[in-house]
Amino acid sequence: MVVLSQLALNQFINTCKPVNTKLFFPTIPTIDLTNPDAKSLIVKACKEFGFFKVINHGVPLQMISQLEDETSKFFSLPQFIKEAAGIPKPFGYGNKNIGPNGDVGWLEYLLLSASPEFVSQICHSISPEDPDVFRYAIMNYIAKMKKLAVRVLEMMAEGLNVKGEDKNVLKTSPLFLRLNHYPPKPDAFEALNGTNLVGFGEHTDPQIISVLRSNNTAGFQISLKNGNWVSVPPDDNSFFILVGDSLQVMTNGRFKSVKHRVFADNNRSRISMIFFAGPPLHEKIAPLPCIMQHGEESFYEEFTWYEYKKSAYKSRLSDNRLLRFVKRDRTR
Ligand SMILES: C=C1C[C@]23C[C@@]1(O)CC[C@H]2[C@@]12CC[C@H](O)[C@@](C)(C(=O)O1)[C@H]2[C@@H]3C(=O)O
Ligand SMILES: O=C(O)CCC(=O)C(=O)O
Ligand SMILES: [Fe+2]
Repeated sequence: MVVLSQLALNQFINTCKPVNTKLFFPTIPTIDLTNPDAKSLIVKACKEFGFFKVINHGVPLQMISQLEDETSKFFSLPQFIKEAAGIPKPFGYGNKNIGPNGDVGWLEYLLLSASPEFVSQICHSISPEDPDVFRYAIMNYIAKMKKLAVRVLEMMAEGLNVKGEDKNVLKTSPLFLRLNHYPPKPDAFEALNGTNLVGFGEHTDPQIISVLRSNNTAGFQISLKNGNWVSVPPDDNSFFILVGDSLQVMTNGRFKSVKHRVFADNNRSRISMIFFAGPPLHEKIAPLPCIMQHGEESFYEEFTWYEYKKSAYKSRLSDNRLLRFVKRDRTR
């Protein structure tokens, strides 16, 4: 990562708020995917937190650590090689700048579209002589994440009594993978007792669901319904599922998209790998008809993912991106 000027450090200091990082999240819903009650437990967790952890997920740990190793190798390459991936518009290598509207964080990242052509092209740009190791690790991981996302969505659908084709939401979906590296807090921050360094500022994910996995470094937090922030203990053998804004709309607000953020750790680097599954570009994002009760009205204006994304890319990270689509006189 590039060394920061005093000016850039001050910019980060301004974004930092002291918070009680000792607050752990003791009751994190943990869903064993092989448990016969998993479907209803998932629905409960999505209503309460928009967030849960999955175990017995069937993704080989060796495949996960292979991508983590390749990701660490990528982030330890010289800056000019990482930059060969191109600036994130939206896909590519980014360093501290998040999105197009001035958000910053103490991280660097590689944001990838899941298409094999795109991954191949970016791996060739980074490593023209030997693109295949990273490419295989990425493509294998994406294939597993897609399966896991579909499985979890099907369980959600069954838990909500959704029948038939409504379940098949990812068939033509845009899929992304984001690899994040949060270096430890720099020494300059040690002097500022109790000050957190924002790695990734608070936000909700716009997509249907996100599947997050990180190494064993703390820093990830979610916001509860009452607005309190709680730290989520890391677990490198499990995945965390996050409800995105689109799923909130598809369930007419029954599920809540979860606000989350990341703080840099004092001593250790955090590597996270997060897979996003969004709705098809030109599909209407609206409550699934079969979950609506008799006479129930949508809380949202109808819009397509294309329209939502267009407006999302004009927003700041912490903005409530659904607000402009909420019907006037509705509050969910
Ligand atoms: C500030 C921004 C970054 C973001 C696009 C946006 O304009 C608003 C949403 C942001 C977010 C959050 C979740 C994902 O990390 C992400 C890839 C996404 O789909 O929406 C990022 C976007 C980004 O980093 O480009
Ligand atoms: O790195 C993490 O743990 C979370 C990252 C995240 O929220 C994102 O990439 O949207
Ligand atoms: Fe996120």
